[in-house]
Amino acid sequence: MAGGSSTGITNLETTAGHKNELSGFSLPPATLQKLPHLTDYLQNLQTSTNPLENSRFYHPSDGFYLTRNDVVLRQIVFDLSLTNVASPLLAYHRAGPRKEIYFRPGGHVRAAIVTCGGLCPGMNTVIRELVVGLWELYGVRDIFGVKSGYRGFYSGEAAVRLDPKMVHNWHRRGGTLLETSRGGFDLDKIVNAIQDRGFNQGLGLLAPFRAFTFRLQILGFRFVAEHTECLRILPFLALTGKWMSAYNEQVYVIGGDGTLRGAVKIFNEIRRRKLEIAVTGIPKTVDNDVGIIDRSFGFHTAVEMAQQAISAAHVEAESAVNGIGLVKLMGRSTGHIALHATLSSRDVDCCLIPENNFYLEGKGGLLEFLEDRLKQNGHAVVVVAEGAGQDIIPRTKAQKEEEDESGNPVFLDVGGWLKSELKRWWARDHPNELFTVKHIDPTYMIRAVPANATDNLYCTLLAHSAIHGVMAGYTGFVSGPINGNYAYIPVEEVAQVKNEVNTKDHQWAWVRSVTNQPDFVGI
Ligand SMILES: Nc1ncnc2c1ncn2[C@@H]1O[C@H](COP(=O)(O)OP(=O)(O)O)[C@@H](O)[C@H]1O
Ligand SMILES: O=P(O)(O)OC[C@H]1O[C@](O)(COP(=O)(O)O)[C@@H](O)[C@@H]1O
Ligand SMILES: [Mg+2]
Repeated sequence: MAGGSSTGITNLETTAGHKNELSGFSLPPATLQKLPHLTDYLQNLQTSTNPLENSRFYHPSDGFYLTRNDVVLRQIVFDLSLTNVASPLLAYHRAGPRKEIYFRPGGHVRAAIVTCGGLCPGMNTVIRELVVGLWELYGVRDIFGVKSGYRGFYSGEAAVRLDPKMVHNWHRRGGTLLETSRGGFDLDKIVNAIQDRGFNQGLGLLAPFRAFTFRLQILGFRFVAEHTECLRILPFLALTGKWMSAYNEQVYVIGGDGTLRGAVKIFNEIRRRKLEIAVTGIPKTVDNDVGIIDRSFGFHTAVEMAQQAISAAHVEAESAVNGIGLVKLMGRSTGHIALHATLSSRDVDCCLIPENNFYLEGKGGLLEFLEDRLKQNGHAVVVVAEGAGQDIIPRTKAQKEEEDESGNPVFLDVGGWLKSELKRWWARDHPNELFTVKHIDPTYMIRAVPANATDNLYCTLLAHSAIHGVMAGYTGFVSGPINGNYAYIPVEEVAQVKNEVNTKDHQWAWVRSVTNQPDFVGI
């Protein structure tokens, strides 16, 4: 061995004179991020042994169960020349099965699954795996799909009872078979429905009856409070309360940044009401704009689909005299899809994303660049994320303020605008030369497809992580990979952090070196 100790890397010398630098470098202690748990606000909860212990098919070996000592570090990249790493390191609980669980397996658990926001490849896979995992691993038999997003909790549309047979081939289908929607978030109505109508009470024919008794109970308590002579009915009220809470509920919310902000509110309200209901979020966004986790499911599938549009744009551009292929890709406020599609395709001459402003005219502008490319190659391909260029597209005040039902900004069509600007420019500067712009806008095609193999596997691991965490009594959390390891992260934290393209990092530098596009700093 080249001059090192046999016990570790600290004394390792690679070649003479090149001492390793780790000796002067020490990591600060890590802080373990607190994860909300049902026992934070409910006492005397009963626990039981994980039913996997007695599984007919699987025998847990040593190390199978995770404990509070198993953590995942958020930061794993350091500059060894710095002797002090400024911020404290953050650690999160590792996702996986716990030996002790807080939901009695079998007939006492009732789970609700809901999908919100825009579509994303893999949503049906997550639903499927939640159903199959709850059923097979933990014996849960009361699993319900809430229809059409958050509004489905109170809209009157009955939740669908789900079982493994019903969902067995859902992973092969795009979209969400539970349906989704934007808007419709009404905290009280949602939590009331969870508490007294939908999922933590008797079902089928009993459901309306239980809802009725719950309302009677509330009315009863009010009445007793006002008429003290009726105190003798208190035991009856208490008894119905106990009967009603015989089921414990789990709520699985599949959605993006907006949905997770809603999940934070639901969790806080459930905690305020001291309900034995666990809430967990499964981050979904085709844009990959949810922070902290490595990436969101369906993102790779979408990038793969985007390749087809880029290839078509390239063929069209190549086959024309002075041809420009213009592809508009999804990415409301982040350019991850455009960036990854550009890096993987190599046919792209210029990638425009919301995080990097651009301009058309003058030195260092897009038109000057395209003029050069057309001179050199006879064609060019431009990829633009839908949220790019919004500041330079002329628009009315009303257009500026437009929002969708969830409060997301509604953008003007940057693809259509760019196409007409390019045509205007060419007609002005080269009136006698042929020119073609082929604008391809695959929009929903990149997200309305089933997940590819990698994303399907990812969805499965996510769903199982969520189930294990909830069964262990955790609540108000999100599951997701951090540096390749699945972890539990407080939903509040995830809801606050947006994952934007860092235009100062190497990835963006690669885009620049692959395309040689301008940096638009002259702006
Ligand atoms: N700040 C918020 N508080 C509560 N609910 C929200 C919030 N933002 C969005 N929502 C709700 O979350 C759901 C999905 O949000 P949306 O932004 O459309 O999609 P996504 O979750 O994919 O980002 C909608 O029902 C919306 O009303
Ligand atoms: O489905 P809609 O309402 O047309 O919205 C389209 C938007 O949804 C997205 O696909 C994803 O948005 P969310 O993940 O936030 O739902 C964006 O890329 C796009 O701007
Ligand atoms: Mg969103």
